[in-house]
Amino acid sequence: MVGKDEKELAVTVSQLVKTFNHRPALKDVSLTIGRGEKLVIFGPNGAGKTTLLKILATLMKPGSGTVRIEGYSLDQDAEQIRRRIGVVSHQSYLYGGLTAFENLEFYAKLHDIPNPGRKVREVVDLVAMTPRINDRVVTFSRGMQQRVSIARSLLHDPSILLLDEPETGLDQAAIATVWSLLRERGRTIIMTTHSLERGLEIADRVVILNKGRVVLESSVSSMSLASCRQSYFELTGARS
Ligand SMILES: Nc1ncnc2c1ncn2[C@@H]1O[C@H](COP(=O)(O)OP(=O)(O)OP(=O)(O)O)[C@@H](O)[C@H]1O
Repeated sequence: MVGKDEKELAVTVSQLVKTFNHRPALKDVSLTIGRGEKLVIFGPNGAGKTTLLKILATLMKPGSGTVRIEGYSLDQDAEQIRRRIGVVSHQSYLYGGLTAFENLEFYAKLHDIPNPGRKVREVVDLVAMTPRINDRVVTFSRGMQQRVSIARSLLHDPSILLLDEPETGLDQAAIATVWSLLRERGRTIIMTTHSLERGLEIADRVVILNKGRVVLESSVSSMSLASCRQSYFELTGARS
């Protein structure tokens, strides 16, 4: 059941804890993300960013705590949640021996998308990969594979995108293309990146994670790149 307050919220994370071999990766993380909001998560290596995104993406179970996505519980309604999220992670989930078209058609069919071929061509065009649509993925550069992964995440028109360092491998032109896609209104975005500058271009709100804890949560309107950088270095102990 979707509660009334949850209509406005895309994601509610409460007291999330995740431990690997007795080592805490997330310590009591709580966050709410409004529908259509763009939240960017910064943090040094090992801060827990990927762990948090994997849990939200239903790819990993939390140790304790709760997550609700558009009112659905991660515990009980993972299938409903998967229909609503698009995920770009460190793994491409693409089959090297298949072409871009064949890969995406496979996923489109999994999602029961009507007229899958047309939808595939549409998302491939969005990431400017049409000239290579019939080439096997194994022949693609890292950046080209990333573009196809981004296309995959958009196939089922998800209302929420979970993006773990989506700029990985992308050249400047591709970053500009993808960023303009991400800035489109309506979609909720939760993204991690190591680039404070690029993150701030998209974010409505930023979170800094350090050692598994949220150490800063701030709206972007009250934050310049310089102040974000200063807070980041002060709060994480990272060197500039
Ligand atoms: N599958 C796993 N098994 C054991 N430890 C893990 C596993 N996944 C993550 N960790 C540990 O959890 C902590 C958080 O890792 P995580 O990958 O979430 O960090 P991150 O903020 O995404 O880092 P990066 O910026 O390097 O991608 C790290 O100490 C990491 O070693």
